[in-house]
Amino acid sequence: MSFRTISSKNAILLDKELMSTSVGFSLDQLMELAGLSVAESVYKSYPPKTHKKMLIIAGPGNNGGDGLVAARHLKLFGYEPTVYYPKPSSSFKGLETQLHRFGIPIITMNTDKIDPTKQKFIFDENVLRKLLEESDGIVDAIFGFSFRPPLRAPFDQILKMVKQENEQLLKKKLKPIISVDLPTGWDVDKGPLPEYDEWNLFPQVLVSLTAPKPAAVEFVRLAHNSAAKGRIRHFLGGRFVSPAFADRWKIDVGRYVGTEQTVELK
Ligand SMILES: NC(=O)C1=CN([C@@H]2O[C@H](COP(=O)(O)OP(=O)(O)OC[C@H]3O[C@@H](n4cnc5c(N)ncnc54)[C@H](OP(=O)(O)O)[C@@H]3O)[C@@H](O)[C@H]2O)[C@H](O)CC1
Ligand SMILES: [K+]
Repeated sequence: MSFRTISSKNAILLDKELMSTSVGFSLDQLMELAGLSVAESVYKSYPPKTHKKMLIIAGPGNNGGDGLVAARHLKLFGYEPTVYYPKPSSSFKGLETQLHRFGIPIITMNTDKIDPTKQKFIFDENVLRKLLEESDGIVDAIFGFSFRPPLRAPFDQILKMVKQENEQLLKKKLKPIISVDLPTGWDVDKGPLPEYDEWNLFPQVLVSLTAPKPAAVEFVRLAHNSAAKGRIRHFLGGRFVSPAFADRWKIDVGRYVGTEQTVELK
C-alpha cells in the first residue's frame, strides 16, 4: 500500500481552491465527475448482472450530492437504483428533478410523519429495513470529509440500523457497502473510533475522492489484518486535478488509464 493522503483540514481547503476564481471549477462540475467515478467504481466491483438493486443513502451535504449523481449514472449503467435521502438540501433540487425524470425512486421526508411544528424528519425504521432488505448493495453517500463525530439524529439511528441489517444480511448473501470518500461515521483523520462502535460500518469498497484521507489508510490496514483480507477494494476517483495542482498539495494525481474516471489503488 502506498498512497499519499490529505487531512480533513487540507481536503476542505483544497476543495475551496478548486472552486476559487484562480482554478475555476463549479461545484456542479466537481460533483458530476465525483458521482460518475463512484458509479464506475460500483460497476467495476458489483456489476448490475449480480447487484441490480442499489440503495443509495444520501446525506445532507456534498457527499450526499455525489450519491445523487452516482444514482443517475447507475441507472444509465443498467442498475435499478433507489435513493434514501432523509434530509434533502435545497442546493440539489436540480439533481432531485433529474432523478424523478429518470424514474429513480427517492425516499425523503415523509410528509405525514413530519412534526408540523418543527418540520423534522422522523425516522421510520420499517421504511429503511424494507429498503435494505430489497437491495443488492448499499452506496454510503452520507458523510464525507466535513463529518465530525459523534453522529447526530437521524443519522445515528440510520447508521446503527444499516450496520445491524448488513451484518445479518451478510450471513445470507453478500450485500456490499460502497462508501463514498469515507466510511460514514469514521473520523476523517483517525478512522473508526472504538467509542462509536455501534455505527462503525466496514465497507467492502471505498472510493476516495481527489486523494485518500488518513482514514483510508486505516481502512486498508484493518482489512489487511482481518478475514476481509483480499476482498476489499479501494478506488481513487474525482479525476479533476492537474499534475501541477497535485504537486502543490502533495497528493498523487492517480494512474488513470485512458478514459477511466476511477483507478484501483493496490
Ligand atoms: N474535492 C473533492 O474531492 C470534492 C468532493 N466532494 C464531496 O464533498 C464531500 C464533502 O462535502 P461537505 O458538504 O463539505 O461535507 P459532508 O457531505 O461530509 O457533510 C456535511 C454535512 O454533514 C453534516 N454533519 C457533519 N457532522 C455531522 C454529525 N456528526 N452528525 C450529523 N450531521 C453532521 C453537516 O451538518 P452541519 O449542521 O454540521 O453543517 C452538513 O450538513 C466530500 O467528502 C466528497 O464526497 C464534492 O462533490 C466535490 C469535490
Ligand atoms: K460516505
